[in-house]
Amino acid sequence: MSMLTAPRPDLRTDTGRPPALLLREVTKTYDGAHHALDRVSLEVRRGSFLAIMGPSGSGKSTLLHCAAGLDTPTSGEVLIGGTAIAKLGENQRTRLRRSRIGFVFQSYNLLPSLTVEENLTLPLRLAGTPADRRWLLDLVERVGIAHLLHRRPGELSGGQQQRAAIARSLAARPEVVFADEPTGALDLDTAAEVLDLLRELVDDSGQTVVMVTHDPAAAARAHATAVVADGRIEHYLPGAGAEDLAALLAGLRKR
Ligand SMILES: Nc1ncnc2c1ncn2[C@@H]1O[C@H](COP(=O)(O)OP(=O)(O)OP(=O)(O)O)[C@@H](O)[C@H]1O
Repeated sequence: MSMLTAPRPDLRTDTGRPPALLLREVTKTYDGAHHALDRVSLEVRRGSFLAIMGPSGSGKSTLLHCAAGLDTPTSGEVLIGGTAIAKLGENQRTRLRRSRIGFVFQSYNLLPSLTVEENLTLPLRLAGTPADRRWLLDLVERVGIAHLLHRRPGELSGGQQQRAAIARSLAARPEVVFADEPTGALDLDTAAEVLDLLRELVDDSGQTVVMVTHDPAAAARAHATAVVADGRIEHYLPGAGAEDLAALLAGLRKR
């Protein structure tokens, strides 16, 4: 595949339902001048796995934060499952973040005083959403933490903690999971297992995952990679391999 593929949003849609995530011409300007994001448009269909890569300072975190409603674009529009975030009041936005968006962070962000099970169901309790027991049981089996539910995070390995965090992000069956360097703190083998898990959840359970990563091998596990440079999506690469991504990134860093 050519490394020079033009920036191109994923325009496949499924059965007329709105995409899991849609960005239209999203711009984020700091101090009225510097464009951290410059008219970024992106469509992520349901049941797909998108990686976001780019040199340091290119705008990846800003993109993720705007897409997840954690930050407000200066202009443009973000829709989660067809809902325009900007049109929501603060309370509705908080509700959307709790029930329709999942988050996975490099540092797991599990509460140390709660058991794994309590961590898992906390977002549901905060959102006032009744737990779907069957989904939760299936989820903990799939994620491989069913035997760890009564432990506290400090009693788990890094990989187990990230599995628990992934299960937590999916407890409310969100429209989209945003993962920020989910394997950044894990050794290579454990990272590969966690990426396999994310890919399985996408392929087998129809989840949608958007993952920021510096690691070309991690991005290669996604269906497509959006490469950000200077606040714009410069390349949209479906099915790119780790070596091609590494070469492309090295070229961008030298510019
Ligand atoms: N709160 C802020 N105020 C001013 N400028 C900011 C702010 N946050 C980010 N920026 C700037 O916006 C640009 C994009 O930053 P961003 O954090 O999105 O990059 P990144 O690709 O995630 O970088 P990294 O890989 O190093 O985390 C950078 O030039 C950064 O300095």
